[in-house]
Amino acid sequence: MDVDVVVIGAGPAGENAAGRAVRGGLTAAVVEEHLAGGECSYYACIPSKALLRPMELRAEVSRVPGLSAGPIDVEKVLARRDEAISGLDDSGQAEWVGKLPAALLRGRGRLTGPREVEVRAADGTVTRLRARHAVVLATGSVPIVPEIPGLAGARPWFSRDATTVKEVPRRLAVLGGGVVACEMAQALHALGAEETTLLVRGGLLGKMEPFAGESVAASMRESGIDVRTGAAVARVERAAADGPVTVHLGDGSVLEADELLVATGRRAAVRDLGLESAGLSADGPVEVDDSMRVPGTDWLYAVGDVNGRNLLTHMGKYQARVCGDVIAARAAGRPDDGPSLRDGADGRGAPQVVFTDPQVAAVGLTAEQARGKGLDVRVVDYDLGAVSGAYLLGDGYTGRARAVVDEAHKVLVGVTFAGPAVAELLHAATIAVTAEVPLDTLWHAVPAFPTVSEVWLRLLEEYGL
Ligand SMILES: Cc1cc2nc3c(=O)[nH]c(=O)nc-3n(C[C@H](O)[C@H](O)[C@H](O)COP(=O)(O)OP(=O)(O)OC[C@H]3O[C@@H](n4cnc5c(N)ncnc54)[C@H](O)[C@@H]3O)c2cc1C
Ligand SMILES: NC(=O)c1ccc[n+]([C@@H]2O[C@H](COP(=O)([O-])OP(=O)(O)OC[C@H]3O[C@@H](n4cnc5c(N)ncnc54)[C@H](O)[C@@H]3O)[C@@H](O)[C@H]2O)c1
Repeated sequence: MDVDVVVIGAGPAGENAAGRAVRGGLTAAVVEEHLAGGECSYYACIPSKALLRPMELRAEVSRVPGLSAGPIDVEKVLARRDEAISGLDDSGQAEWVGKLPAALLRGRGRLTGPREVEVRAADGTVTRLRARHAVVLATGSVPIVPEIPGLAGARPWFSRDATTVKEVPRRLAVLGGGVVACEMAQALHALGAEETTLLVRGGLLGKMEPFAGESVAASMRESGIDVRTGAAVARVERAAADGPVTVHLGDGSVLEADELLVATGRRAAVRDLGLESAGLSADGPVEVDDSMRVPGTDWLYAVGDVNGRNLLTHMGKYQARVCGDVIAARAAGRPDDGPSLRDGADGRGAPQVVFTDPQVAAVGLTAEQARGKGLDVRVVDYDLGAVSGAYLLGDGYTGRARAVVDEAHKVLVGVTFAGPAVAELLHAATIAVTAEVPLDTLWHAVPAFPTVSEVWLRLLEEYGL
């Protein structure tokens, strides 16, 4: 079968790359071995946020005198999660791909040579595709399994097991201190994992401003989660198939749990993808230039988690828009270097919300990263709880905001908020950082009273405006 563009992987990045290429006048085929919609729709963003919402709302309600939240009905929460992931049925997404229109081929895709992809279906049938213009790799990522003696044989949980949980374990151990570990430890603790223990090598949310992880750790401890920083796991065992898992820690202590969730990062999904046939190393991530093309080729592109830039759905979709548009422009012989045809966002530090209690919302560089880049940095902090809008959200609202200012240009290069309901503050920060809005101009963007957004005014006043 000949087609203009072949996309391997129908996750959010792959679907959008195909969509933009078709919008640009090309034909496309999308190859998917599991579910159209990818990790995000069925096992990651959507189910995790559905599981976190009751915890968030309960915390909100508990801060407002005169209101009380009853106990969480776990069965109903799990049922809503199942509805949110369409019961792992991808017919809706498959229909969406069909309507682009693009062909959806079920099976495992593999590069076999320049512009050539082989698709092996579950029944062994092989289809060969030839791309006239481009092949886009959008295969996502898979969990990293740390080399800990006994771990593989102890049937550990990975993120999919946690997000599609049917029966919440009473005793849960979580290895890792990143986003998955923090979100799922809090969600499952709220849903019945009474004894939840977080085993963290360093601090929590280590890629963000230190106060973000510190405030999440404090909130977790207050809710009864046992947060152990500086913890090392020496060995793991599960003696009986239906028995508990035993975690032997580096300090000689032992922890017993019903399940052990391993959340120690993800790596590009490139196993058996045929990268060697394109002259590339078989290991990921698949590095790309800012048009999302693999250097040294004029036909191979990679978007989303597989290129390792920022493992976030919205960034994968952004890269996919760039990629699909660039492929269409190049195929038509149009200029391919317009401003929307290059990835200008990933390198700045992607916007991200961690849906913990408190939430963490950040964009751009941390103060340390900015200094590391040699910038003349000034850090401005403000107590979010001192903003009227935050006070009105509930008693005992605590939070913190940080702006990282590039003093040479008087613009923001990074902003971080940690506090309840800060997610929606993030896009204003993203605009300020991306558009490099001068602080003197930002001063005239007046936040409405009484909203939490007034923190923008306070940060600028604190800076000296
Ligand atoms: C628990 C969890 C929660 C998350 N929450 C958020 C969040 O709230 N917000 C956010 O922005 N990000 C979140 N993420 C990250 C987000 O899920 C990923 O960044 C996103 O799914 C990446 O999209 P993608 O299209 O690159 O890959 P994926 O979504 O992984 O899709 C890749 C697709 O390719 C298919 N595939 C792989 N190899 C082949 C092959 N050889 N042939 C055919 N098909 C193949 C797979 O079956 C899959 O459908 C979360 C991640 C996890 C683990
Ligand atoms: N809300 C969101 O935006 C969201 C939610 C979940 C996941 N994600 C994305 O998914 C990706 C994967 O998340 P993640 O939490 O698995 O990865 P991560 O990179 O955020 O965190 C990995 C954690 O594991 C620890 N770790 C690594 N190796 C270890 C080892 N051998 N022993 C002990 N600890 C070890 C690290 O120190 C770190 O704390 C991230 O890039 C994240 O951005 C995003």
